[in-house]
Amino acid sequence: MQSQTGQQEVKVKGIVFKSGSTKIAVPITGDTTEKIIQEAHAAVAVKPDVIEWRIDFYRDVFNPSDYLATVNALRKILGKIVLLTTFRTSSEGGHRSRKDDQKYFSLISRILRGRLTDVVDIELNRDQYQVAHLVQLAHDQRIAVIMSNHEFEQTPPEVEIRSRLEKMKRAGADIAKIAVMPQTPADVLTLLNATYKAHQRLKLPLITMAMGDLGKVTRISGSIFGSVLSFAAVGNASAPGQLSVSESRADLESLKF
Ligand SMILES: O=C1C[C@@](O)(C(=O)O)C[C@@H](O)[C@@H]1O
Repeated sequence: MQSQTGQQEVKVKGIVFKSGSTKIAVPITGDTTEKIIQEAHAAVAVKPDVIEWRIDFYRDVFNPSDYLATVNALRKILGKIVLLTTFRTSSEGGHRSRKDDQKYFSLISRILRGRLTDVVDIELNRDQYQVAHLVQLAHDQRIAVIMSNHEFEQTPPEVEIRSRLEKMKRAGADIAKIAVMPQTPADVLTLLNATYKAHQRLKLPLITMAMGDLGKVTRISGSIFGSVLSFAAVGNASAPGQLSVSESRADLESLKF
């Protein structure tokens, strides 16, 4: 990572995350090492900027030696592609419940101490003391932090979305991310308005999206409203509304100005 918290751009392994050039991330959601490796090969073939390893799907995530073997194999396949490591809890649309919280914190600490990732996802709505500890640890290790929040049922009001993004900045995020579920086209506009205003005021790279089919436009309009990364699928989507990598790339390019 080549920037301090609170900067307008973040550079990781030569990839610059900044508004105006939305990058593409492909999630990997395999539950076994074999499937993870297969998905990694398929993902690398489409040349994304980032590969997100969704470790909440990985069966042996809490076994240190299995984890190490898998992450080492993965990193060899990824080469220069940025590795984002994400453990998504079930309350935010992931596969592990909060009863694993303590294990989660020691797992992420171990990943950070071992420098086993380039970027880490940390959920905003976790124990604030632990979150602060993980952010500090990540920064000591020069690992960039994406702080995240997900609303799988609804779209909060614009002021609420902006206030959560601000809270992430205060908590030390290098990049602030929010995903919401729109029920109406007006919800999509709410997300885009919040993104644009936060982008103007916060001076921090943002990742935002409205999920589902209704929200697809938000995954390709990042260069207009200020979202720096779009998640796109190769095979299994990790969230509703994700486009394929080729669709995302073509659409992002055609909307660039
Ligand atoms: O936070 C996000 C965004 C996401 O939920 C999406 O809507 O594309 C997909 C997740 O894998 C990722 O961690």
